[in-house]
Amino acid sequence: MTSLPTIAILGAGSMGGAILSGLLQPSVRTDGIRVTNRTQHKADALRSDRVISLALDADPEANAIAVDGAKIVIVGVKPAMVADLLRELAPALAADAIVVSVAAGVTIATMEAIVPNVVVRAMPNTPAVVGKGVTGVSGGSRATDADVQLVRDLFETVGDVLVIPEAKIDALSTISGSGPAYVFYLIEQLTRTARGLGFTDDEARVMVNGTFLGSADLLVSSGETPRELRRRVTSPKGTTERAVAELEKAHLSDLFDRATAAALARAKELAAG
Ligand SMILES: NC(=O)C1=CN([C@@H]2O[C@H](COP(=O)(O)OP(=O)(O)OC[C@H]3O[C@@H](n4cnc5c(N)ncnc54)[C@H](O)[C@@H]3O)[C@@H](O)[C@H]2O)C=CC1
Ligand SMILES: O=C(O)[C@@H]1CCC=N1
Repeated sequence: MTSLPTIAILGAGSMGGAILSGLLQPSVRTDGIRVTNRTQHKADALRSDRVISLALDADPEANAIAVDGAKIVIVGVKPAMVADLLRELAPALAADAIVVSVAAGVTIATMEAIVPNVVVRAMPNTPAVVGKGVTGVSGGSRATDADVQLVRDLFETVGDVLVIPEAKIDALSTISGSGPAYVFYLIEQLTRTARGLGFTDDEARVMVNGTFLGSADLLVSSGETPRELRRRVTSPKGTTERAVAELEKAHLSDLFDRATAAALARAKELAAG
């Protein structure tokens, strides 16, 4: 049983909502959960007997109400909005509240310059919705080991956590933060190819989704390296060998280097504001 203090999630969209789903598991006890959104419609969908859910369009003070007495304040809005939101909220934050930002790019120094609180950066990913997320966590200059541990406990409700220096968090984001998009993109492409080979949507889904899920399970349960597992599929002089040769000709590994470099450059732009 994980026991957590009162938590406010400001901006419970894709990511904030995923974190909320972890907090709502029966194995997690909290002293209270408050969430905010821009619109009443979204706020209504998240409200329950365990969740106080407030909308800015119904109450412009929604964020200030949500953080009142909260020990952990998760900032889940878009990066460009983080500084303004923190400026607005600084007077309402409890002195012992830990501000946890999941925003891409926005640095701890930027946030520490706005609020006097402990600040922690976290970079989760969307498989958190099914409890299989990966989250990078970096403590700011005011964070104690106990503060970082508390944030770690929180994100462990939705998967694995890596505590890393802030200097590496944008890089982590290019792998695990954005990573689900790369995987889904590959799934989309292989599905399109299957359709082109004459399979129905349903058949393509069974083949492609089943192959990704089965391969991921095999990787985890066998404890083998992906290279070895790939070798076992690739019969010498067989069909896979020819297919992989085509992928190598397209320099797939260089493509990933370029894609992650582009994501890293964008994180620096977001940091600059
Ligand atoms: N989507 C992802 O996979 C990941 C996103 N992030 C970060 O999470 C943050 C949010 O991204 P998403 O969840 O994808 O966006 P989103 O658009 O799904 O969610 C943003 C939410 O903020 C709400 N909002 C807007 N202004 C607000 C305000 N002033 N006060 C309270 N709520 C407000 C919106 O109603 C919306 O529900 C970003 O900073 C992003 O960098 C981090 C890791 C992964
Ligand atoms: O695309 C983004 O900016 C966010 C950060 C990592 C995943 N989604």
